[in-house]
Amino acid sequence: MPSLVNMEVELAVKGFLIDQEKMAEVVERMTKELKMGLAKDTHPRAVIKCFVTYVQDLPTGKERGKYLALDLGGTNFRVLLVNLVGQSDIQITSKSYDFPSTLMTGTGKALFDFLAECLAEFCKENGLENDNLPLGFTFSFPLQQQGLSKGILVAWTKGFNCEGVVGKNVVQLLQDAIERRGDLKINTVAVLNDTVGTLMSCAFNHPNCRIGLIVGTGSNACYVEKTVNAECFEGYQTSPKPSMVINCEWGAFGDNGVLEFVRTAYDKVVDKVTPNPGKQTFEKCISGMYMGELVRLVVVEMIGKGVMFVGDSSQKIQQRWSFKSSYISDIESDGPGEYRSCNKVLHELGIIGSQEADKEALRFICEAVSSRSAKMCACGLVTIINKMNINEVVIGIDGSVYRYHPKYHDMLHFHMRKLLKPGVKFELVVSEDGSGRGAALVAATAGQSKPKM
Ligand SMILES: Nc1ncnc2c1ncn2[C@@H]1O[C@H](COP(=O)(O)OP(=O)(O)OP(=O)(O)O)[C@@H](O)[C@H]1O
Repeated sequence: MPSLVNMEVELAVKGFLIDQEKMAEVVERMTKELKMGLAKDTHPRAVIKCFVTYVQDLPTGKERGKYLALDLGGTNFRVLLVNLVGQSDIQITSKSYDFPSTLMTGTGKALFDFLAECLAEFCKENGLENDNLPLGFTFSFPLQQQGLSKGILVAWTKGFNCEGVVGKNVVQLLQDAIERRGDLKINTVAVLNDTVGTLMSCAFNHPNCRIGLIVGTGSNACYVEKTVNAECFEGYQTSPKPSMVINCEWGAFGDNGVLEFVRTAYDKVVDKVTPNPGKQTFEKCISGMYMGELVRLVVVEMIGKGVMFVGDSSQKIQQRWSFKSSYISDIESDGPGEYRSCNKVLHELGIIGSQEADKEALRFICEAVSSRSAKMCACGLVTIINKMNINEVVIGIDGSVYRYHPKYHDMLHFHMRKLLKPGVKFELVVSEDGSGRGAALVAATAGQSKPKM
């Protein structure tokens, strides 16, 4: 442990330092919950829902054509036109729209009218109003799907809470909003989670890809299961297709209390100030929406105890959510004994005149939170790989935490290696634009009937 770090700080972050034994216990508990989600009789009371996605075909690399995609599910909202020209030639035109935060907690009607308005604007700008292109809707919230283009919202997550949407088919709500406008011809052929888009996008170039993972605003994973095990799919015993992509919705793992042995007091404080207290327990230990706030809570406690930033009167860090998760990546990207990025972060927070010991302590806290996140993710992936009982797999990954944290990939790899049976080969691959080209690929494979996996 770094000598410059105060004992109080070491004590405060102790709860984030999960050992191998605890990780193995997380895998064991998660395996049980995952199986409960898959099985028909236990599904209704399972916390990891393992939703059937109705995606049964992975891409072959031969899909072609033009598709529209909508991407809603985190910090950005995007409309995309995806032209699958060739396996190494995918042309994407996209536009991100400023998403007023008031829409996140307003009415469902206002939300879907906004999506339709952006879609209409995009189609007009690109001359697509009358093309009736197939659209893949990446909607990254827990959906109980009843078909490829029918998904009932189970609950809002990641700070969203729009009235009148839970329990409804979101494709219908989108289609209604499009019809209210009357100026567009759109054919929504698929609704999917971003994990599925990530899997599809990666599988287009990596035929061995069987898992899609997101570590962004939220965290979730999907994987390719044998259709006969997807008991909640009405055709699980009769389907001619051998595989079914399962959207785990693993963020809810722990909502029944089974993760209390690894949660810290800080996790409980963060949970209380979210719009969904008691929900998404696993996600709140992992994802970008919460990591920064966890670091901030430890720092504020240390300031209160007079162990960090003594004499500094900056108030910004006292404000909820003021410590961005991207700061963690910045701070951990400095080399040993170097504080260039850390100084920038401190400057942004208005903290001046800090000591080297403060910066070391801050880095130590960031490392504790980010390594806990990577460890929990490793536990989740190992649970899935064990369940699949395969010896070789590619995992397609997206999300800013995975992409931009300087050590996340290495930490994830390291802990997976330690937890997996010897001999199991795996590769962690950044998946490009799952929500866009992945959505187009789901839309494309939806139009085909031959089994492809
Ligand atoms: N450099 C970074 N390092 C770590 N976290 C980051 C970084 N940049 C952004 N984040 C965090 O990542 C989250 C955004 O993730 P991402 O860009 O993958 O978008 P998203 O599509 O909204 O996520 P999701 O797919 O979970 O809905 C935010 O919570 C943000 O705090």
